[in-house]
Amino acid sequence: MSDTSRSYIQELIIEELGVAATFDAATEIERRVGFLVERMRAAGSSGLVLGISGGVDSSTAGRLCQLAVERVRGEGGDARFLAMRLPYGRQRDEDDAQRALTFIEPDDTLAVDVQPASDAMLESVKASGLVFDDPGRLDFVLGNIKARQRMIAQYTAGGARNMLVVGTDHAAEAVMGFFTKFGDGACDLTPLSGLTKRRVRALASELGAADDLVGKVPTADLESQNPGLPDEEAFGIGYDEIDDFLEGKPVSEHAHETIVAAHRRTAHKRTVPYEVR
Ligand SMILES: Nc1ncnc2c1ncn2[C@@H]1O[C@H](COP(=O)(O)OP(=O)(O)OC[C@H]2O[C@@H]([n+]3cccc(C(=O)O)c3)[C@H](O)[C@@H]2O)[C@@H](O)[C@H]1O
Ligand SMILES: Nc1ncnc2c1ncn2[C@@H]1O[C@H](COP(=O)(O)OP(=O)(O)OP(=O)(O)O)[C@@H](O)[C@H]1O
Ligand SMILES: [Mg+2]
Repeated sequence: MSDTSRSYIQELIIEELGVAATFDAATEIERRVGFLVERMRAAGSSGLVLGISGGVDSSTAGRLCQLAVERVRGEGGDARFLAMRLPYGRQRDEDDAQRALTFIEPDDTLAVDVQPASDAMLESVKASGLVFDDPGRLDFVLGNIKARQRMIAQYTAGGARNMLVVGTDHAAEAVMGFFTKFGDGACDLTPLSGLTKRRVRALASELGAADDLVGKVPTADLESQNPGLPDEEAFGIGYDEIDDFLEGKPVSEHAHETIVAAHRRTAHKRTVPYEVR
């Protein structure tokens, strides 16, 4: 592929995902808190709900949510933020999740273990006669069940309290399609959309998160057989290269091909569901 075609594809993706040419962390915090306030008002909702894993994405989005509900209350309204711990059994890095909660200072916290429901669904499907020949495949599918059970838990709490469900999708995950369709990809509002991973970290830092939280190694942590598998190992390239690509900078041919292939392969997740025309 020629250099011109490569940059053209890069520009199309940057535009599709809404990555801005310039970035200022304080301005983005203000804009995104304002967005959450506006969406709560428009929906007539009583607040926001979000799962907090201990990773930098949910720490950042969680703090934005807390600031947004405090702004609504400061202006005479009534809104609360519900942070949900949603471990699958005992979480390996529970300490980080607790530190994230200390940073966010949410109004309310609930902890729901998603393991019983996740395991029960897998067992029921297996009992129907579905056979998994490959244990690796079974573990991967169970990982996506965990993400979907987290979605159900958040919508259950949101439904009970008239709250909107917040998602943590941003441009670096969106371009790679690195989320579970109708799992963590299912939500009402995405206050981090359009951000690269380093810009999410810049927001976290500007919001006052500790360095270890800001710099925490990203992991979906869904596979029991590969606990804490870094996203970058799953991608085969680094977030720095993905971020450079999304910020319009030159990247290696390997990185370019990997990103464009992932973007194409996962197009169905960013436009769901496909409709007959
Ligand atoms: N071309 C197409 N047109 C329409 N639909 C298509 C399709 N190809 C697959 N599909 C459907 O999509 C399904 C596959 O999508 P999906 O179920 O999402 O599954 P899949 O993309 O295979 O797996 C999810 C990936 O996202 C990662 N993840 C998940 C959650 C959180 C995070 C994180 O960063 O924290 C990362 C996870 O580690 C895994 O690598 C297929 O089973 C099929 O139903
Ligand atoms: N154990 C968990 N408890 C609560 N929520 C979770 C858990 N695991 C995942 N989630 C939810 O799913 C979202 C997607 O996970 P993802 O790993 O992309 O984000 P993160 O863990 O916040 O940050 P990072 O991508 O840097 O690991 C999280 O932001 C969070 O809202
Ligand atoms: Mg994570």
